[in-house]
Amino acid sequence: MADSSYCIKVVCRVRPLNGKEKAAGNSFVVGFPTTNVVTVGNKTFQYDSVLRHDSTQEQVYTATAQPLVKDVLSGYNATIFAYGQTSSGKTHTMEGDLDDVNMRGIIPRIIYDLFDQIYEMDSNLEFHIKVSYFELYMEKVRDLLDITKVNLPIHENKQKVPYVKGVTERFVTVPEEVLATIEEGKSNRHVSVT
Ligand SMILES: Nc1ncnc2c1ncn2[C@@H]1O[C@H](COP(=O)(O)OP(=O)(O)OP(=O)(O)O)[C@@H](O)[C@H]1O
Repeated sequence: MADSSYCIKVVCRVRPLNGKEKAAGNSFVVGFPTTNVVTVGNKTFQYDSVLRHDSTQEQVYTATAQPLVKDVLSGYNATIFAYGQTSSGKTHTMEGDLDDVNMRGIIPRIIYDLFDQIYEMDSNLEFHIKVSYFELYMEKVRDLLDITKVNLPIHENKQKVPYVKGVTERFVTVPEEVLATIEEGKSNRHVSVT
């Protein structure tokens, strides 16, 4: 991040017990002694920050991705990825419910924020926004917007920024076009797990 001394931030989001876990009689065993520490039993884990099980989608966005939108518009690159075991809440966090404003996850919130900030900028500036959507499956890059493109190569440009050669790039002008592109690509995903 541009305004921070760290390039990488690690945030831990804890999800509440789901119905199955409650039905099985499990109890919630995660503790939050400070804003950046979680405990599980006698084990302690420290992060840059911790989002409790009762955090809203908005709070998650504000604490993680929102500052990056400004950085990106200032010319920096940013990557956000979710890591966790199956059913830990990656899709809920990153995507959420696209049709419910309160339940939207990080990706749709970034999209709307990005466009909002661009609309507020100098109208003499011209922006071109392109979207790609691909998955890594069995070590191969598959283009989710053109399923005939499988095993695409990853290269670096002169600035050492990696890119997927030949991947489909869609020009988009409004947030809804990005969401429609996500919906289109999702139906081509090889596996529902991420
Ligand atoms: N913070 C949360 N609050 C409420 N429900 C949640 C939360 N996180 C996840 N869930 C619910 O738990 C279930 C599993 O979450 P999700 O599908 O996001 O997991 P995942 O990590 O993407 O799993 P997979 O790797 O299997 O795709 C979903 O029904 C989701 O709505």
